[in-house]
Amino acid sequence: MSPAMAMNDERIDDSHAIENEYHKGVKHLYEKGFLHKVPKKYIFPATERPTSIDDSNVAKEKLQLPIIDFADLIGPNRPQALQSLANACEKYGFFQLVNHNISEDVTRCMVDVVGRFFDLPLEERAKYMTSDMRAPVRYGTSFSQTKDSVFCWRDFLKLICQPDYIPHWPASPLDFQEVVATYTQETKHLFLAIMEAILESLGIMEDNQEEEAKENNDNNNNNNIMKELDNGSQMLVTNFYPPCPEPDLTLGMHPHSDYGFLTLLLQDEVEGLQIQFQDKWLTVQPIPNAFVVNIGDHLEIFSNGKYKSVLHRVMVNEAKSRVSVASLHSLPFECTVRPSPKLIDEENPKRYMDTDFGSFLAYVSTRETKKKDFLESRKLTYT
Ligand SMILES: O=C(O)CCC(=O)C(=O)O
Ligand SMILES: [Fe+2]
Repeated sequence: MSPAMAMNDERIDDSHAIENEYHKGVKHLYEKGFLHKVPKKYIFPATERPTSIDDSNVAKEKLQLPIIDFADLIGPNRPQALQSLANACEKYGFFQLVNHNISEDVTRCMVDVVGRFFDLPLEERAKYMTSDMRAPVRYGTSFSQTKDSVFCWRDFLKLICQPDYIPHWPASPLDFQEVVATYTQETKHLFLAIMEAILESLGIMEDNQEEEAKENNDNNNNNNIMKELDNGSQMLVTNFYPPCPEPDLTLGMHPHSDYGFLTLLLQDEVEGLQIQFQDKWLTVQPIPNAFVVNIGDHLEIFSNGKYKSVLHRVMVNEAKSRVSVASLHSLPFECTVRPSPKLIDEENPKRYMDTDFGSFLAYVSTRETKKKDFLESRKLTYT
């Protein structure tokens, strides 16, 4: 074997020069031509790989997620649509939303501008690298380039979306702030409409006015929830997954649940998202111009466990890069999330402790978060 071939065949490990380059992101390594093989830093333990040795937990079939037609939700078919919504939230924790009234122009421009941001030279992107979880803009790789022992095959840019943060967002590409501001406003609007339907499906909104009269002293009761969500937090997570030479060895994102009430996920045409359903990993097939919507930890808590925040992960592939944009919505950062009193009774005792963003951020900044460990830590058990 020639020395060149031997070099090519070698798995790049932590003793090589690129050890200092990992934190710069996987796109950077890809562009430098370092990635003929997956470096050891990115190799998942055998049992956590996409096609793990225990192959029985990887379903071969694709998953047709429940499809909710937004036009039905806001039209005369609302009662049936609410029923389908409730089933999707209880059984899958996920659904695809079609006919959502956000124009294809807005979604296309969003995916496009995110792609162009990741195409900027590394120095430009690296201006936003920080390990400060509360920074209004955070660029990075894996989940945390300072804490993760095994890296995920993913670079990200996270943006806090309260309007006064817009000037902190990247000003390059030139249209970035404008396109993202339009996108975040429209997704916020859509989020609120879906939440109204979800509250109705949980039986919470019907006697709203009566409740308001009764409980207007309590600033965290149900009838205020829409007001709080209206003033609530929104975080945009944009993800870039470069092609991967050995996609069976690593993941774009390890299994996790999202923290907020709902996530609205926009993805390009490349599949990669998998959700856990009946103990199997099922691949979600992208539907053009649909949103994949999923329940987050805060809504699982608020619904007292009725609606499920489901584990999901991302596969990478050899041929194509992939872009996705997740919009995470919740209460204002300083608010407490607790099970709705309307969903607690003798048969259904309170299942979760009250929780807030402060403790969530403290939790995730002190450890490598995987699976649903934050949510698990909030569960109440009764003997
Ligand atoms: O890229 C995807 O399909 C999923 C992204 C995701 O789960 C997230 O950003 O939380
Ligand atoms: Fe997620």
